[in-house]
Amino acid sequence: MADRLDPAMCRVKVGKELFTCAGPSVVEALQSKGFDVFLDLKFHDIPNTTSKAVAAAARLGVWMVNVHASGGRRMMEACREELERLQLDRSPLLIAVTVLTSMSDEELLEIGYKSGAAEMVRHLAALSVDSGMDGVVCSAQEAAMLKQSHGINIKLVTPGIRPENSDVNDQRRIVTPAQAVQNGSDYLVIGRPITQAAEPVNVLETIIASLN
Ligand SMILES: O=C(O)c1cc(=O)[nH]c(=O)n1[C@@H]1O[C@H](COP(=O)(O)O)[C@@H](O)[C@H]1O
Repeated sequence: MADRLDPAMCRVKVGKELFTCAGPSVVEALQSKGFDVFLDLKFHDIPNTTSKAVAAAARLGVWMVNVHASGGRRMMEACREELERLQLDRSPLLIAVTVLTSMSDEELLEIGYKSGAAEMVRHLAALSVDSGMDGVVCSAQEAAMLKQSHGINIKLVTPGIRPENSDVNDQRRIVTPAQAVQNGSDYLVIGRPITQAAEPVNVLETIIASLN
């Protein structure tokens, strides 16, 4: 896939599946091809463990790294402090996942949340910004609301992107690429609609054209 894509067209994301198979060397290989890498390992642990994992990611030179906002304020603050201690020329964007885009309101109630996705995302995004995060992962359905409250203080990373008529798969809170940008998304995360396509580069080009 990396051989077919051009770093001028997109950044790339390395998630749990690829990282567990291939480890840090795949990150280094992608970077040596000129790609900015989003290391999507969604760290969620006690403050010490999470912040040390974020520091390890930063030392790999990744462009973006994420943790779960539900790890709490102390965990997120520890991650920010650990990054500052490293004093890197280029620190990764530190992003907190609010509510997974695969979760519906009904599923959130089932696991004991007292409100639906929009309210939980609003709450966790405010906590994330206050705890030193550069931005959050959310659905583009919540993007306009968050841009209105936080403006330039929040970067919005939005998975659950589905072009018109494409498979929803396991996602629940989906938005089309053009609508996501219109809602204020800064970075669209698009997996299967591109990776599972017969002609991934064509699909990516069509998506980019739809944004212009
Ligand atoms: O942090 C993420 O990247 C993430 C958060 C989230 O709430 N939802 C979500 O789908 N993701 C990731 O974004 C990607 C979406 O992939 P597709 O559903 O194939 O487009 C997957 O790699 C997920 O792990």
